[in-house]
Amino acid sequence: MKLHISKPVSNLIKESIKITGSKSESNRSLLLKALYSSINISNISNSDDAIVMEKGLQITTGEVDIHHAGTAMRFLTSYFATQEGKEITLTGSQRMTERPIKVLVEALQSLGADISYVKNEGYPPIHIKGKKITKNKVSLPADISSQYISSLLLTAPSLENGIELELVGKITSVPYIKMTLALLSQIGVESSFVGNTITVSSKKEVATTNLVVESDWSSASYYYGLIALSDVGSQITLSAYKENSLQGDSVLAKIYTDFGVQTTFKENQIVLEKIQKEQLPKVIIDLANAPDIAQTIAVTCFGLGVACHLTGLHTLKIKETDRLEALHTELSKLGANITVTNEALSLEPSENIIPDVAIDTYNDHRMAMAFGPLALKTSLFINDAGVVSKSYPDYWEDFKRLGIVIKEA
Ligand SMILES: O=C(O)C1=C[C@@H](OP(=O)(O)O)[C@@H](O)[C@H](O)C1
Ligand SMILES: C=C(OP(=O)(O)O)C(=O)O
Repeated sequence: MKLHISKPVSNLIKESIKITGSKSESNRSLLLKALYSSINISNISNSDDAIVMEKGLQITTGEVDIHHAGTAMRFLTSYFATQEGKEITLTGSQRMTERPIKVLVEALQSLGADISYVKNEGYPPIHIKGKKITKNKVSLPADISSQYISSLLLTAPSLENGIELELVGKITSVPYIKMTLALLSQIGVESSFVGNTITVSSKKEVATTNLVVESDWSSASYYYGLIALSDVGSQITLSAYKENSLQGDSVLAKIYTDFGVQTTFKENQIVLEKIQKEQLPKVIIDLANAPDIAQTIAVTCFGLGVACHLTGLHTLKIKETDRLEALHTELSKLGANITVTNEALSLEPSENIIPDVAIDTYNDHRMAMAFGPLALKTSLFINDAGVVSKSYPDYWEDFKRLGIVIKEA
C-alpha cells in the first residue's frame, strides 16, 4: 500500500486519540502470563509483534515464526530453552535472520541450554530443546541489545535458582532492563540491579495480579513530531498514559520542550500543545536510552529546519533495518544535508523540502511513522505504508482523524 499524505485543509483537529498498549510491556507481560497463569493483562497491544508473541507462546513443537518481532525472538529464546518437553525451531522474517542472537544463545548455553543454529552461526533460525536449568550465574556483553538481558531476566523467576547476571561493557537501552525488573516486582518477584550485576530470585507461584499495560510512548512520539511541526496553539490529547512510566521513551515529554511542545498530564491522558518558544539553533541529544525515537526526532529537526547531532545510536544498525542508512537515504531525497556514522547522525539546517518524494520504508514501521508528521510541511508519498502494523496498526486511521489528508496512491 502506497499512500500520499498532505496537510489538513485548515488546522490540525483537536482530537483525542487512544493509542494501543506498549508492545514492550505487552510482550513482557505475555511471557510472564505464560509462566504464571494467575496473571491477567489489560490494555494489551494490538500490534503484530504482540500477536506473534501470544501465538508463539502457545506452540509446543514444530516451528514458531515471529516475523519481524525482535522482542518475541529474543524473549521466546529463553522461554523455550527452559521449558522441558518443548522442542521448537524459532524463526522469523528475512531481516530477522540478519539480526544477531549469539550473545543470548551463548549465555543460555553456558547455563546448560540445548540450542543450535539451523543455518548461520549467531543468527536465527535456531533449534531449541527445552531443558531444566539449574545453573544460575552467567556473564554477557551488554552493549549490543538490552533484549538479551530482559529475555534472561523474564524467564529467571521460573528457574529453580533464579539468575545472577554480570553485564560486561557499557549497558545499552537501560530503561528497557528497568522496565523488565519493574514488571517482575509487580508480580512479587525480588530482584536487584547494582553496578553491573543483576539478580532475580526464583518464585514458584504468583498471586492473582492484573498487569495494566500503559499505552505506547514510542507511538506517542509521532504526535510529538506533529505538534512540533504545527502552528502555535495546536493541541492533541493522547491516552492512556501516566507520569511515572515504565517506558524510557516517556523522556519525549522533556526532549520536545526544546521544540515548543508542552506536555500536561491529566488523569490518564497527556495533552500536547504547541507553545511560543524561541527555537534553539541546534539540538544535541544522546539517545542510548531511547533508541526508538531517533527517527522521529531526526525528522522533526529536518521539518523545523533545525540542526541536530544525535548520538548513542549504535543499536540502530541491527534493528528492523539499518536505520542510520535508511534515514540518510530518505532524508537526502527530501533535500537534507545529513551525515551518519556507526553511532551518530548529524543534520544541517535546511530551508527547503523537496515535495512529493516517495519515502521507502524498508519493512520498518518506524521509517513509515517517523515521516508521517512531515505532511504538515510538504506533501509526500509513503511506500509500503502498511508496515506500521508491527507496533501501531491504527496509525494512518488516527492521523486521518486529525485532519491529515491521506489517499491511496
Ligand atoms: O526490550 C524491549 O522491549 C526493547 C528494547 C530496545 O531494543 P535494544 O535493547 O536492542 O536497543 C528497543 O529498541 C526495542 O524496540 C524494544
Ligand atoms: C527495534 C524495535 O523493535 P524490535 O527490536 O522488538 O523488533 C522497534 O520497535 O523500534
